[in-house]
Order: sequence, then structure tokens, then C-alpha cells
Amino acid sequence: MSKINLNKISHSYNPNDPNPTYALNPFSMTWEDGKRYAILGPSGCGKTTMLNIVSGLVRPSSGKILFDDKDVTDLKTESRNIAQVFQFPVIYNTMTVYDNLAFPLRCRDFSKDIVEERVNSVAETLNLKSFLNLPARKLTADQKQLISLGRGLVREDVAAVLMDEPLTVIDPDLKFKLRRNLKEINEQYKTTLVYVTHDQNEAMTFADNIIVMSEGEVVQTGTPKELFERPNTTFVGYFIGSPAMNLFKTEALSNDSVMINDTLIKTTTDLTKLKDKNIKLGIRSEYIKLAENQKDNVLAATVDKVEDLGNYKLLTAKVGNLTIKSKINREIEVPSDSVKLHIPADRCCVYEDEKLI
Ligand SMILES: Nc1ncnc2c1ncn2[C@@H]1O[C@H](COP(=O)(O)OP(=O)(O)OP(=O)(O)O)[C@@H](O)[C@H]1O
Repeated sequence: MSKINLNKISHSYNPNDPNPTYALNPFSMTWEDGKRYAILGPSGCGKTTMLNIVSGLVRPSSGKILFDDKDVTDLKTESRNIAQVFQFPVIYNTMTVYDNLAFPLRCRDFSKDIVEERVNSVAETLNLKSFLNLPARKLTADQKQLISLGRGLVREDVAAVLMDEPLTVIDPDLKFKLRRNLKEINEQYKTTLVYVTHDQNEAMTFADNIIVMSEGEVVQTGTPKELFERPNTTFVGYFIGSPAMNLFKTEALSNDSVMINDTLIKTTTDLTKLKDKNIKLGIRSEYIKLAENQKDNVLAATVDKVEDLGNYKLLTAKVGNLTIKSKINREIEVPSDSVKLHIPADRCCVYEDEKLI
């Protein structure tokens, strides 16, 4: 396992064009040894390009990649000591499941005992034990993808396991279990896992650290908690969380307060240095509750609908022309016409020109 350092990396697929476009704008970051990372963002934002730069499938237009301080920028994939798992199975159909899993170890001359021990351990974790003696071609598409995953995870000595949307072909019920298994493997073997996905739920439940991307930019890197509580752009607030963060256009009225539909909402943000008029207040629906005896920061709203979503109720209400969503404890009775909603000052995020201040 290695620490991976991406130093001033950028990439264009048409660098010689008079007006080159950049799939990745310059960024630097370090992936610590033994952690779980997710690269998250919508289609076309540059996730695969970033992963392929680390694996060596793409050479960056600028910058350096260091594995444990060793410059690998010009090394081919085979020389980088990484394992890769792609969206669709890459396996040998004519070999048995056992031989498929053993292949990466045998190529590196591991002893028979180690091969047996690792293949059995990975097969156990991925529920493949009863198929070990079958030819791989006899397995279903999602079982074949498990073999691909197993081939990626079987070696303990790799710098990192790089996975590009590895669970796409897997049944939704099994996906949840596999993400948990991947976490166990990471905790047990301290393998650095890097997981590309466009699904925020996958990223939030899998990773210690998430790299959020948009249009070739790394827009925020942080723990799931940091991204949830303090999204540093309105894009992250909107992209992460379900429902998306409530975002309201507003204006500053004092050093720390903004106006939402004629109601003054106090925040804990210092608004004295605002330069732009484009200001938004962001608040997660998880933090908005029916007001009890609070007098300040209370919005009067008209109930639009209340949906029972199993472990909570989702209230959609109107504050003037604005739509506000609040997650309410399912035991609480929600009035059907009008409600008062409390907005906690310390949960408010204020954005100037779409950036957190
Ligand atoms: N080989 C290539 N040649 C030219 N342009 C490319 C190539 N590969 C990717 N691109 C472009 O680079 C940008 C980033 O693509 P990339 O595949 O890295 O994004 P992504 O976030 O992984 O998308 P997806 O989730 O759809 O796979 C896109 O505009 C894409 O069209």
C-alpha cells in the first residue's frame, strides 16, 4: 500500500488544439495509505480521467503522480503495482473461479499456501466459496463481477485498488452488502480503495473521504459529515443529500442576518464582508423542524404535501413563492394546512456567488 500524491495534475484530450478543452483542471491532493476514497460527480465531470491518470492508462498533460514519494508519472500501468476493477467483468471465462482469483498471485510467484489462504479469504467475503471449482463462464453477470472484484482484492501488496463504478451490474440488494464487505476488507487488510461513482449514496456509505467533482474541477474533498454539514458550494449542497439542500436567494440585512420572504433569519456567519449581491441561504431539510416555542428564526409556511418515507416524513411547504423541505420524525403529527418552521442559526450556510462564506 502507498500514499498517493497527485501534484498539480491537469488533463486535456486535445492539447494541440488552438483552444484546448480540459477534462481536468489543475488540482493537487494526497490519498493516504489504507483509506477509502470515493470520486463522486455527474457524468462527464472527469472521474474516470482522474482514475486513469492514477492507474497509468492516461498520461496527464501536466503535473506529477507520486506513489510513496516515487515519481511514477512515466511508468506504465503494469509497473505501478495497482489493481483495477472496471464497470463490467474482466475475467478468464475458461478458467475456474479459483484459478481466476489465484491468477494475480500466481503471476507474482506467491507460494501455494499464500495463494490458497488469500483466494479462500476473498471468496468467503464475496460469497464465492461454493463456486470455486466451476468454470467462470457458468456464473451469472453479477457473480462474474464479483470475480473481477476478487481479482482486484486478492493481493495485499498493491499500492491501491482502483474501482470504476464496480457495482453497476450488481443487484441493488447485493450492492449494499458488497459495499459493507469492501469496507471490511479495507479495515482488515488496510488496502487503499478508490471508488468512482456518480451515486452520492454509494459514496457516502462507502468512503472515509469523498472527492466531489463538477465539470473537470475538484469542488470539495471531505468526509461525508463535512460534505453534508458544510458544503462549500451550492453545487455540493444540491448534489449531496436527499433531498438536496434547501437553497434560497436572499440578501444580507445586518452583520449576520438575511431575509427570507419578509422574515429575518439570523445565521452564525459574519456577513460584513459580502461583496456580491448574489447571496443564497442553504439549510438541510434534516435541520428544519416544526417550531415549538421558538420566537426567532421561524418561517410561516403553507403545507403542500407530507410524504411518509418509512423512517421519516418529508414535508414540502411553501414560504411565499419558495419551496421548503423538512424531514420530520415520523411520530410527529404534521398539520395539514399551515406550519411554523424553525431554522437553526448554527445550521445555516450562506453562499456568495455560489461559494460558502
Ligand atoms: N478518450 C477521450 N478522448 C476525448 N475526450 C474524452 C476521452 N475520454 C473522456 N473524454 C471527455 O473528457 C471529459 C471527462 O470524461 P470522464 O470519462 O473522465 O468523465 P466521468 O465523470 O468519468 O464520466 P462518466 O461518469 O460518464 O463515465 C468528458 O467531457 C469526456 O467526453
